Amino acid sequence: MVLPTDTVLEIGPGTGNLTVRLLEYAKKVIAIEIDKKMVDALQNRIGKLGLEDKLTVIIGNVLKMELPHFDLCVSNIPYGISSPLIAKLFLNSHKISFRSATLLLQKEFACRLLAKPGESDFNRLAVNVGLVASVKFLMNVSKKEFVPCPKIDSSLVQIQPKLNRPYINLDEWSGFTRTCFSKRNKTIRSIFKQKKKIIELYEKSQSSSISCKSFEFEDLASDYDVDDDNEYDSGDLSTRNLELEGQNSTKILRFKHKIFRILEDGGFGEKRPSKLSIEDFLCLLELFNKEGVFFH
Ligand SMILES: C[S@@+](CC[C@H](N)C(=O)[O-])C[C@H]1O[C@@H](n2cnc3c(N)ncnc32)[C@H](O)[C@@H]1O
Repeated sequence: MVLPTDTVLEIGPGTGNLTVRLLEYAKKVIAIEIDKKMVDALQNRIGKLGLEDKLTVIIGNVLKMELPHFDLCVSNIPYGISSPLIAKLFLNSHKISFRSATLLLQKEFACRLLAKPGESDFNRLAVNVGLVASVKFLMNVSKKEFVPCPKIDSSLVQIQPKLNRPYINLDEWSGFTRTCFSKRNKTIRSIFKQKKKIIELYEKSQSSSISCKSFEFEDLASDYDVDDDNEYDSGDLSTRNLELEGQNSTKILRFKHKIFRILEDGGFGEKRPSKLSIEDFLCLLELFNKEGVFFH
């Protein structure tokens, strides 16, 4: 709910259909718009309504700027930037001071964001956002509601930052969830079975140190469904991987056994990423980190 004391951030106001409504309720609206022609039309329209004192327009790319302070974000965003924009709002800083973001999203993207552990379409996007925020479905909006009619349906969702968000290094979390969702429907054991993965983790674990800092966390959603399930397949090992393996074969073997011990002792070997809760992922990452296995 927009309160009369609220500063509302609107991303991509266009010519201001939503802005006009927001200005009715909010104390102030800050609109970020990339297209200068849209900004001229918006300012013209708001000026005619005598509401220009309540509106601040920032011209530019929302993904490339520091965001101003705001209480709520309410936006019909360009769907192409959904993932990096949500990352920017919720994952690039530990200090979040706004109450919620109510966003119109492409329906399929909203479904992925709303997927729950155990549902077949539970995915890396839902895990990464679910770590730091709660997502609520508000309503579907048919493409027929828009003129001209687009090809896709939309859904309105509200994303609220969690008050008790875990104090965790998000680069590490991102690397970990990327690994876990590299084969979404396989067991965790088979995901960690690939030689290439073991060597990569070995190298990262030699150089990594964990701290809880701010992040550039744009790659929020990608899952890679690789079907290479062969433990001994070294066909796609890079020269660097082969060099490392040559110099450290005993250490890498020990590292691999350590990974498998962590998985089996923790009871994770037989589980599938699409069935794990966020608490399960946090627990597994903690087990790995405690034993010196790192993902970034
Ligand atoms: C889907 S339209 C929404 C228009 C308007 N809010 C409405 O509801 O009619 C998205 C708007 O976002 C703007 N836009 C696209 N990419 C942007 C970016 N990276 N930063 C800021 N604005 C952007 C476009 O110019 C366009 O006006």
